[in-house]
Amino acid sequence: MSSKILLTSKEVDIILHRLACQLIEKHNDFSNTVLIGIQPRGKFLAERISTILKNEYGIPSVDLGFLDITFFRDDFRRNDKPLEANKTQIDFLVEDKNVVFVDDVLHTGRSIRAALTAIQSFGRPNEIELLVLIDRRFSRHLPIQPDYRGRQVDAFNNEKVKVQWKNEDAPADEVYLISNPS
Ligand SMILES: O=P(O)(O)OC[C@H]1O[C@H](OP(=O)(O)OP(=O)(O)O)[C@H](O)[C@@H]1O
Ligand SMILES: O=c1cc[nH]c(=O)[nH]1
Repeated sequence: MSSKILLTSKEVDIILHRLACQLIEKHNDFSNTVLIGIQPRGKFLAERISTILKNEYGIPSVDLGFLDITFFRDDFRRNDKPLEANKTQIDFLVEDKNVVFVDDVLHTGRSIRAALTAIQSFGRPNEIELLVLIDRRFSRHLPIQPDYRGRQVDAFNNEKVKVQWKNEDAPADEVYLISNPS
């Protein structure tokens, strides 16, 4: 296994601010818009964008939820090991709302396909858009494309893009391209 850095912490920061600005251009004060982070890793990105919207662009409260898609995936029965779901936490209805799905990586599109099914339990949105930090190009299995993308990446099938968010164990946000991940 080998890895190379695709985005540094500074580059991630610049991209997050750009994505926040693009959202504001379309959704203004977010009065009819909700952000839904796709569990598990879209949650961190959705939280970061929502903090930027609040602290740096004065948008006081953005409805923010987290959606688990584990049992909505079309391949969930193919697992050898029992699957563990993450938490869905959506404290509002999405009826007639403009929903923005947020995830760290878009690859085959199957996670987002599952999210489109899972969200139906929370109402009928006016529209659903997709924001991703990394768009893996030419790797889609389904006709799903992002409306907001941080960076487009070309990667081979034996490679994986990993988004590392800053936490107690990781000193900085970074995005890596990993070859032959285990
Ligand atoms: O477009 P897709 O092919 O669905 O891949 C994108 C998903 O993959 C990652 O999740 P996760 O690590 O749970 O999935 P993975 O095992 O496929 O990498 C990532 O956080 C996205 O949710
Ligand atoms: O490269 C990829 C593909 C799917 N999911 C990831 O997190 N990275």
